[in-house]
Amino acid sequence: TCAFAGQKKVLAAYEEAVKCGYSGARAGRLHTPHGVFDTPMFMPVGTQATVKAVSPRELKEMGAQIILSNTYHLYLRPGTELVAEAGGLHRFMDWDGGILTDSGGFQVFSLGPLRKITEEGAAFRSHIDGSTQFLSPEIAIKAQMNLGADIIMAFDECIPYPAEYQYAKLSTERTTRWAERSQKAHTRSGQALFAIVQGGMYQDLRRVSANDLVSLDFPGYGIGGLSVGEPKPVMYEMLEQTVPLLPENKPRYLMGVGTPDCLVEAVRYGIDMFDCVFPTRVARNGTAMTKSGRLVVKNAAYAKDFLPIDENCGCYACQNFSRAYIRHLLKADEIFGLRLTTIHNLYFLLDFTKKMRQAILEDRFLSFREEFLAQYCK
Ligand SMILES: CNc1nc2c(CCNCc3ccccc3)c3nc(N)[nH]c(=O)c3cc2[nH]1
Ligand SMILES: [Zn+2]
Repeated sequence: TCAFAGQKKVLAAYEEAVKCGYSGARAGRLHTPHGVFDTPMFMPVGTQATVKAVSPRELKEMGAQIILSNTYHLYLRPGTELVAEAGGLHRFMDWDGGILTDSGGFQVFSLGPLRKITEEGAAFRSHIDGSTQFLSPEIAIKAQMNLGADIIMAFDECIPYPAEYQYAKLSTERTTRWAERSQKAHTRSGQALFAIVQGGMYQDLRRVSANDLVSLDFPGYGIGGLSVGEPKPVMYEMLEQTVPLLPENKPRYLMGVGTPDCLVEAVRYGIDMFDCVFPTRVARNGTAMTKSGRLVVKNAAYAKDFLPIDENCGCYACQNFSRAYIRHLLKADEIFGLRLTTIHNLYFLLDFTKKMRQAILEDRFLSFREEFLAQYCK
């Protein structure tokens, strides 16, 4: 059905095609041992068992539901057995909401100078002390069971972009075998193991990867190998090929995405969960996210701007402080400046996904998307 049926203004033919594309957007609820959470959802990233510059209390206050942590980093330091002895990641970092850990697949390939990948797993040099390390599906799953996250990810290879068809094919087939090994190694009940769809930027490999992983029957699916430098239209095309093959009644997690425009497009294709280092990373160099795009609050233009970053924003920074004050702190290298921009950016994305959920529930998502993209891409 055309979700724009009953739309008052008559849209031009080409817009008609775009606007009446079937929307796969959905609002769901994700059940975990640490609570039931609303989707679509943005998950703040806390690489080393902390979301940089903000406390668990502030995360709770801004509406964070599930946060991410990283097996690769915690495996190298402080070690996942130590975290297990501390009572697990929730206890260690005092977070009683949901936690999802990535398997380390992506970090091995993107952080440490990669040594080599074999059927067994990936050998690499630690980015901390240069020591030779090794991760396999069995090691990555054991590490994640030690950490005790509510949702853990299968060990995979994130295929670099661009990649030859033959390499993408062999790597995707190996990731599927690694997913099966991850499943066999996963013996902790109450903890959900998600598989990760690969396939590079090749439609047929994406479909094979999705179908193979669906037949292995996982409780949820990550969509990997995207947001790795490919043009956005290519990412959307891979989503269009992949998402419809995944079970409607299971969550879909688009890994490493992203900016609000990507989020609203991905939700339209039926994605439920997102993670991205962007809001916390750009905050640290003084960039704030707004519905009209980025605002570099560190710029001289804001030296005497006594308005908040966004006067319609309900976050702690916008409710209490001006652009001039935050700019002053950033220029003076005051830690509080980083904290305020980080709080704003996380709040912005958390609130944005809440607004998308509301729009879906009120059956007005496509017009929400249209209005947002008109304003944001300006
Ligand atoms: C930015 N673009 C992007 N990110 C990707 C990731 C990592 C997602 N973020 C996880 C994280 C967790 C804690 C701290 C920091 C990051 C992927 N992870 C896996 N396992 N496989 C992927 O294909 C894959 C593809 C990605 N593309
Ligand atoms: Zn704000």
